[in-house]
Amino acid sequence: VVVQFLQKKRNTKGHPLPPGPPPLPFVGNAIGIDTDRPWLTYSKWGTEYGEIVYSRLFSQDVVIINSERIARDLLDRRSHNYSTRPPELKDVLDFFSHDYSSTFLPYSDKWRLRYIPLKAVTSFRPIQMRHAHRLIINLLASSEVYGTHFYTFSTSIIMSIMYDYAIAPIDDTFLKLIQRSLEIDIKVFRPEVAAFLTEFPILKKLPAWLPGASFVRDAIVQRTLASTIVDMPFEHVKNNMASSKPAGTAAPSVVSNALNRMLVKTEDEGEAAVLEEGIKEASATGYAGSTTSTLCIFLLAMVLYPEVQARAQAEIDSIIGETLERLPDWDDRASLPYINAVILETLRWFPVAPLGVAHAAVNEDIYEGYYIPKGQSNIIISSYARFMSRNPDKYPNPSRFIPERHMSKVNPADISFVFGFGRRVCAGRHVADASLFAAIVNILAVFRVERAPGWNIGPDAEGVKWTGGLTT
Ligand code: HEM
Repeated sequence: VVVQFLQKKRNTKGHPLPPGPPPLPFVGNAIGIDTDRPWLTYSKWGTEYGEIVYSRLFSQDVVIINSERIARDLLDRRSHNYSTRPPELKDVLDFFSHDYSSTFLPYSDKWRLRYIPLKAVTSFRPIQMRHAHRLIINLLASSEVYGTHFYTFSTSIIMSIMYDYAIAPIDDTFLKLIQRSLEIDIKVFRPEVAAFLTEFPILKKLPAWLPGASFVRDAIVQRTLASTIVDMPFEHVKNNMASSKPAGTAAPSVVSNALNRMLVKTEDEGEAAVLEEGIKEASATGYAGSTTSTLCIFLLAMVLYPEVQARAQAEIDSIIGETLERLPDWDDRASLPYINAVILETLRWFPVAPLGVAHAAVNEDIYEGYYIPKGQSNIIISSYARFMSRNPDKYPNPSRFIPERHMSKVNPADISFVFGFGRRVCAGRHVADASLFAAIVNILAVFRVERAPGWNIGPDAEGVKWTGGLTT
């Protein structure tokens, strides 16, 4: 009855909303969501209600896409309508001083200026391999803090590529600032938080000392961090460019290249200032935590599937020899099909951005007879769902880690959906793929990963404690 009431009120042009769980008055479906693992709730709804599901978080519409087929139909084929972000995310961005990040900007000229897709260029490779070797050294020194080393590895690569900025091998202060900022981002930039803060704007005015107002404290911290994170590495590049002798010989980086292109493009000071601001903000968007999380998933798989690890190591040994006279390198990649399959399976097995970043519809739409609301509507892509990463037709026995499924020459299982869809597809996917190869092939060449005594996790990873958020 409530759903029908809502439909009538908003004029759905005679079309029903997609099916979904019955909402409660006022809160909608907010109460039923597992806050630590929201992707499990969404995929359960997918199993119950189908490939496209409608739910409501307070007054906000949430359309959950549970199948790759529908994601491609809407986000790829109708990308003119589905490439923006939900407007209420803007409130959260402003509150958490994160308005520089292109990831959450609406589809606009401002976003276009800031979207720098990092191509699969070979010039990044020596940087990635160097950092992979440093990762190995760090792991040898203190393997118990592998998460910190994965994070140092992923972020140092971005810092090198973007700014030619050298991070200290361990305990780098700047890296710690980014980590703190990322921890807050991951926690707050998701539809459930946005819906809550939009519904109760008064919450943003709570005094920071109040128990339970941790998000106000986070916002204060983030305000302090944001300017350092955006300005400091950018100034580093500009200083290097200014002090390089002869002029124009500063070490290349994505930012210095963009600034050089800008200097050629315009002599107008006003236009140059706008472009420079765009470059600065775009470069600060790249500190995604997803590579770190993916490496944690890889380690989990190696512990749970020793036979996969053994086969992967045998493949590496067959190329470089068992005596470790040399470590694997880029030229070996084409001869390591099983390693490549392990990387693909790691990305598929537990997608680390299981709900991606919410899209939104610019205009209302009708799809397969269903009404899709515009504007305040979150379009969530549930990559963990039954018809995406857990599709038993495409990936038989989907909860198991089986790299072999990616080795079929006839029908290799595509996993590109883990990087999102349409015009908002992940800008760093090629860099991520290469970083994963560099880290994974070196870890497997040097270490044997084993289950610690008393560690009791099943083959489907049941018993793992996940952390919820933008990435898990
Ligand atoms: C395994 C690693 C990674 C995964 C699984 C991943 C996944 C994703 C996903 C699902 C999205 C949302 C796409 C959409 O809205 O449809 C995204 C966006 C994005 N990713 Fe990644 N990502 C990874 C690594 C990276 C890295 C290393 C970088 C930076 C170099 C990066 C930069 C971005 C940016 C800038 C966006 C926002 C695009 C926009 O809307 O403007 N990602 N990523």
